[in-house]
Amino acid sequence: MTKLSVNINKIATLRNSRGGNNPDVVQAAIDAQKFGAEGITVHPRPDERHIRYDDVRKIKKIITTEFNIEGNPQEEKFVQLVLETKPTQVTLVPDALSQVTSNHGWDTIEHKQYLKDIIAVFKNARIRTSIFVDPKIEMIEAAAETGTDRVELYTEAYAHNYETNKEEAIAPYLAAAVAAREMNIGLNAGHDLDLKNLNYLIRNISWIDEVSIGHALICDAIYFGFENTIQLYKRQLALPEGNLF
Ligand SMILES: CC(=O)[C@@H](O)[C@H](O)COP(=O)(O)O
Ligand SMILES: NCC(=O)COP(=O)(O)O
Repeated sequence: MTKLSVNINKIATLRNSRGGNNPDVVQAAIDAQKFGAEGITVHPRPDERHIRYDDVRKIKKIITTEFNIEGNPQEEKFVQLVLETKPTQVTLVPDALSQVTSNHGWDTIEHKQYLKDIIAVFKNARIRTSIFVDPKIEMIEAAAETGTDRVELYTEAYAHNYETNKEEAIAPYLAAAVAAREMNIGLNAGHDLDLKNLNYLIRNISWIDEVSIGHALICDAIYFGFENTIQLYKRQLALPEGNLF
Protein backbone atom coordinates (compact mmCIF):
# COMPACT_ATOMS: atom_id res chain seq x y z
CA MET A 1 0.00 0.00 0.00
CA THR A 2 1.09 3.57 -0.71
CA LYS A 3 2.86 5.19 2.23
CA LEU A 4 1.95 8.63 3.53
CA SER A 5 4.93 10.88 4.23
CA VAL A 6 3.83 14.06 5.99
CA ASN A 7 5.69 17.19 4.88
CA ILE A 8 6.09 19.45 7.92
CA ASN A 9 7.55 22.53 6.17
CA LYS A 10 4.40 24.53 6.85
CA ILE A 11 4.63 23.86 10.59
CA ALA A 12 8.06 25.48 10.49
CA THR A 13 6.65 28.41 8.47
CA LEU A 14 4.18 29.06 11.29
CA ARG A 15 6.88 28.80 13.93
CA ASN A 16 9.18 31.16 12.05
CA SER A 17 6.47 33.80 11.69
CA ARG A 18 6.83 34.69 15.40
CA GLY A 19 10.30 33.47 16.35
CA GLY A 20 10.42 31.15 19.37
CA ASN A 21 9.54 27.48 19.12
CA ASN A 22 5.77 27.33 18.82
CA PRO A 23 4.73 25.10 17.14
CA ASP A 24 7.63 22.76 17.81
CA VAL A 25 8.50 21.03 14.52
CA VAL A 26 10.38 18.19 16.18
CA GLN A 27 7.33 17.44 18.35
CA ALA A 28 5.17 17.67 15.22
CA ALA A 29 7.33 15.01 13.57
CA ILE A 30 7.06 12.78 16.66
CA ASP A 31 3.29 13.27 16.75
CA ALA A 32 2.76 12.77 13.01
CA GLN A 33 4.45 9.38 13.32
CA LYS A 34 2.38 8.54 16.40
CA PHE A 35 -0.78 9.52 14.49
CA GLY A 36 0.00 7.15 11.61
CA ALA A 37 2.36 8.91 9.19
CA GLU A 38 4.65 6.36 7.58
CA GLY A 39 7.27 8.97 6.86
CA ILE A 40 8.31 12.56 7.45
CA THR A 41 9.29 14.85 4.58
CA VAL A 42 11.20 18.12 4.86
CA HIS A 43 12.38 20.44 2.13
CA PRO A 44 15.04 22.73 3.58
CA ARG A 45 15.55 25.69 1.27
CA PRO A 46 18.79 27.67 1.17
CA ASP A 47 17.16 30.69 2.84
CA GLU A 48 15.77 28.41 5.62
CA ARG A 49 12.43 30.20 5.41
CA HIS A 50 10.65 27.19 6.83
CA ILE A 51 12.55 24.03 7.81
CA ARG A 52 16.03 24.96 8.97
CA TYR A 53 19.11 22.84 8.52
CA ASP A 54 19.29 22.41 12.26
CA ASP A 55 15.68 21.16 12.39
CA VAL A 56 16.68 18.41 9.97
CA ARG A 57 19.47 17.29 12.31
CA LYS A 58 17.07 17.24 15.28
CA ILE A 59 14.35 15.40 13.38
CA LYS A 60 16.82 12.73 12.32
CA LYS A 61 17.30 11.86 16.00
CA ILE A 62 13.60 11.10 16.59
CA ILE A 63 12.68 9.45 13.30
CA THR A 64 11.15 6.00 13.68
CA THR A 65 9.62 5.86 10.17
CA GLU A 66 11.02 6.91 6.76
CA PHE A 67 12.83 10.23 6.57
CA ASN A 68 12.67 11.98 3.19
CA ILE A 69 14.77 15.10 2.59
CA GLU A 70 14.01 17.13 -0.54
CA GLY A 71 16.17 19.76 -2.14
CA ASN A 72 18.50 20.87 -4.87
CA PRO A 73 21.85 19.04 -4.80
CA GLN A 74 23.43 21.86 -6.83
CA GLU A 75 23.56 23.54 -3.41
CA GLU A 76 26.67 22.00 -1.79
CA LYS A 77 25.34 22.76 1.70
CA PHE A 78 22.34 20.55 0.92
CA VAL A 79 24.50 17.62 -0.19
CA GLN A 80 26.54 17.86 3.00
CA LEU A 81 23.39 17.96 5.15
CA VAL A 82 22.01 14.83 3.47
CA LEU A 83 25.29 12.94 3.81
CA GLU A 84 25.53 13.96 7.47
CA THR A 85 21.95 13.06 8.42
CA LYS A 86 21.64 9.97 6.20
CA PRO A 87 17.85 9.96 5.64
CA THR A 88 15.99 7.00 4.20
CA GLN A 89 15.56 8.91 0.96
CA VAL A 90 16.79 12.07 -0.74
CA THR A 91 14.49 13.62 -3.35
CA LEU A 92 16.33 15.78 -5.85
CA VAL A 93 14.32 18.86 -6.84
CA PRO A 94 15.64 21.44 -9.36
CA ASP A 95 14.41 24.53 -7.54
CA ALA A 96 15.85 27.97 -8.18
CA LEU A 97 16.75 30.06 -5.12
CA SER A 98 13.90 32.52 -5.59
CA GLN A 99 11.10 30.00 -6.10
CA VAL A 100 8.08 30.30 -3.82
CA THR A 101 7.55 26.56 -4.13
CA SER A 102 8.62 23.77 -6.49
CA ASN A 103 7.20 24.38 -9.96
CA HIS A 104 8.88 21.88 -12.31
CA GLY A 105 10.70 18.58 -12.48
CA TRP A 106 14.21 17.87 -13.72
CA ASP A 107 15.05 17.80 -17.37
CA THR A 108 16.61 14.37 -16.95
CA ILE A 109 17.83 14.31 -20.55
CA GLU A 110 19.81 17.54 -20.33
CA HIS A 111 21.10 16.83 -16.79
CA LYS A 112 21.51 13.08 -17.12
CA GLN A 113 25.27 12.96 -16.45
CA TYR A 114 25.02 15.39 -13.52
CA LEU A 115 22.20 13.35 -11.97
CA LYS A 116 24.07 10.10 -12.53
CA ASP A 117 27.11 11.47 -10.67
CA ILE A 118 25.23 12.91 -7.70
CA ILE A 119 23.01 9.84 -7.39
CA ALA A 120 26.15 7.69 -7.14
CA VAL A 121 27.32 9.89 -4.24
CA PHE A 122 24.07 9.34 -2.32
CA LYS A 123 23.83 5.65 -3.17
CA ASN A 124 27.40 5.11 -1.95
CA ALA A 125 26.15 6.49 1.36
CA ARG A 126 23.26 3.96 1.21
CA ILE A 127 20.61 6.65 0.82
CA ARG A 128 17.66 5.86 -1.46
CA THR A 129 17.32 8.40 -4.28
CA SER A 130 14.31 9.88 -6.01
CA ILE A 131 14.22 12.40 -8.86
CA PHE A 132 11.37 14.94 -9.04
CA VAL A 133 9.99 14.82 -12.60
CA ASP A 134 7.14 16.06 -14.73
CA PRO A 135 4.88 13.26 -16.02
CA LYS A 136 6.63 12.74 -19.36
CA ILE A 137 7.72 9.31 -20.56
CA GLU A 138 11.02 10.61 -21.98
CA MET A 139 11.89 12.12 -18.58
CA ILE A 140 11.20 8.79 -16.86
CA GLU A 141 13.31 6.92 -19.43
CA ALA A 142 16.28 9.25 -18.94
CA ALA A 143 15.81 9.15 -15.14
CA ALA A 144 16.06 5.36 -15.25
CA GLU A 145 19.46 5.70 -16.93
CA THR A 146 20.83 7.73 -14.00
CA GLY A 147 20.58 4.72 -11.67
CA THR A 148 17.98 6.38 -9.41
CA ASP A 149 15.89 4.14 -7.20
CA ARG A 150 12.71 6.13 -7.71
CA VAL A 151 11.12 9.12 -9.40
CA GLU A 152 8.60 11.46 -7.81
CA LEU A 153 5.86 12.64 -10.16
CA TYR A 154 5.21 16.37 -9.75
CA THR A 155 1.43 16.38 -9.29
CA GLU A 156 0.59 20.10 -9.43
CA ALA A 157 -0.92 19.79 -12.93
CA TYR A 158 -2.92 16.72 -11.89
CA ALA A 159 -4.29 18.54 -8.84
CA HIS A 160 -5.16 21.62 -10.87
CA ASN A 161 -6.81 19.79 -13.78
CA TYR A 162 -8.60 17.28 -11.53
CA GLU A 163 -11.14 20.00 -10.76
CA THR A 164 -12.28 20.25 -14.38
CA ASN A 165 -11.57 16.86 -15.97
CA LYS A 166 -10.10 14.11 -13.85
CA GLU A 167 -9.78 11.57 -16.70
CA GLU A 168 -7.67 14.02 -18.69
CA ALA A 169 -5.77 15.05 -15.58
CA ILE A 170 -4.67 11.53 -14.75
CA ALA A 171 -3.75 10.41 -18.31
CA PRO A 172 -0.12 11.67 -18.51
CA TYR A 173 0.52 10.47 -14.94
CA LEU A 174 -0.75 7.00 -15.72
CA ALA A 175 1.44 6.79 -18.84
CA ALA A 176 4.50 8.00 -16.88
CA ALA A 177 3.75 5.59 -14.03
CA VAL A 178 3.45 2.65 -16.41
CA ALA A 179 6.81 3.62 -17.93
CA ALA A 180 8.42 3.75 -14.46
CA ARG A 181 7.01 0.34 -13.62
CA GLU A 182 8.30 -1.13 -16.89
CA MET A 183 11.75 0.27 -16.12
CA ASN A 184 11.68 -1.16 -12.60
CA ILE A 185 12.01 2.14 -10.83
CA GLY A 186 10.01 2.98 -7.75
CA LEU A 187 7.34 5.65 -7.85
CA ASN A 188 6.53 8.55 -5.53
CA ALA A 189 4.14 11.45 -6.09
CA GLY A 190 3.61 14.83 -4.55
CA HIS A 191 2.63 18.47 -4.72
CA ASP A 192 -0.84 19.88 -4.12
CA LEU A 193 -2.34 16.49 -3.31
CA ASP A 194 -5.34 16.83 -1.02
CA LEU A 195 -8.35 15.01 0.40
CA LYS A 196 -10.32 15.51 -2.83
CA ASN A 197 -7.81 14.37 -5.45
CA LEU A 198 -5.76 11.73 -3.61
CA ASN A 199 -7.99 8.68 -3.83
CA TYR A 200 -8.51 8.97 -7.61
CA LEU A 201 -4.75 9.13 -8.12
CA ILE A 202 -4.20 6.02 -6.03
CA ARG A 203 -7.08 4.09 -7.56
CA ASN A 204 -5.62 4.69 -11.00
CA ILE A 205 -1.95 4.22 -10.08
CA SER A 206 -2.01 1.71 -7.26
CA TRP A 207 1.74 1.04 -7.44
CA ILE A 208 2.75 4.47 -6.12
CA ASP A 209 5.15 3.69 -3.27
CA GLU A 210 4.82 6.95 -1.38
CA VAL A 211 3.01 10.28 -1.47
CA SER A 212 4.44 13.28 0.36
CA ILE A 213 1.80 15.79 1.38
CA GLY A 214 2.26 19.05 3.24
CA HIS A 215 0.39 22.20 2.36
CA ALA A 216 -3.17 20.86 2.13
CA LEU A 217 -2.71 18.42 5.00
CA ILE A 218 -1.51 21.11 7.40
CA CYS A 219 -4.37 23.41 6.26
CA ASP A 220 -6.88 20.60 6.89
CA ALA A 221 -5.37 20.02 10.33
CA ILE A 222 -6.54 23.51 11.35
CA TYR A 223 -10.12 22.34 10.96
CA PHE A 224 -9.95 18.61 11.68
CA GLY A 225 -6.98 18.30 14.05
CA PHE A 226 -3.59 16.80 13.23
CA GLU A 227 -4.31 13.20 14.26
CA ASN A 228 -7.71 13.06 12.60
CA THR A 229 -6.35 14.65 9.41
CA ILE A 230 -3.53 12.13 9.07
CA GLN A 231 -6.09 9.35 9.46
CA LEU A 232 -8.37 10.98 6.85
CA TYR A 233 -5.49 11.03 4.35
CA LYS A 234 -4.62 7.42 5.12
CA ARG A 235 -8.21 6.48 4.46
CA GLN A 236 -7.98 8.08 1.01
CA LEU A 237 -4.92 5.93 0.34
CA ALA A 238 -6.74 2.71 1.17
CA LEU A 239 -7.87 1.17 -2.08
CA PRO A 240 -11.48 0.07 -2.39
CA GLU A 241 -12.15 -3.59 -3.17
CA GLY A 242 -10.77 -4.41 -6.61
CA ASN A 243 -8.23 -2.30 -8.28
CA LEU A 244 -8.82 -0.44 -11.52
CA PHE A 245 -5.64 -1.79 -13.14
C1 LIG B 1 9.05 18.96 -4.11
C2 LIG B 1 7.72 19.44 -3.71
O1 LIG B 1 6.79 19.47 -4.46
C3 LIG B 1 7.52 19.92 -2.33
O2 LIG B 1 8.60 19.79 -1.53
C4 LIG B 1 7.14 21.30 -2.31
O3 LIG B 1 8.06 22.00 -3.07
C5 LIG B 1 7.05 21.83 -0.91
O4 LIG B 1 7.97 22.83 -0.71
P1 LIG B 1 7.48 24.16 0.01
O5 LIG B 1 6.93 23.74 1.32
O6 LIG B 1 8.73 24.98 0.12
O7 LIG B 1 6.44 24.79 -0.86
N1 LIG C 1 7.04 16.32 -2.46
C1 LIG C 1 5.85 17.04 -2.27
C2 LIG C 1 5.71 17.47 -0.87
O1 LIG C 1 6.52 17.14 -0.03
C3 LIG C 1 4.57 18.27 -0.41
O2 LIG C 1 4.05 19.13 -1.36
P1 LIG C 1 2.75 19.97 -0.93
O3 LIG C 1 1.71 18.98 -0.43
O4 LIG C 1 3.16 20.89 0.17
O5 LIG C 1 2.30 20.67 -2.18
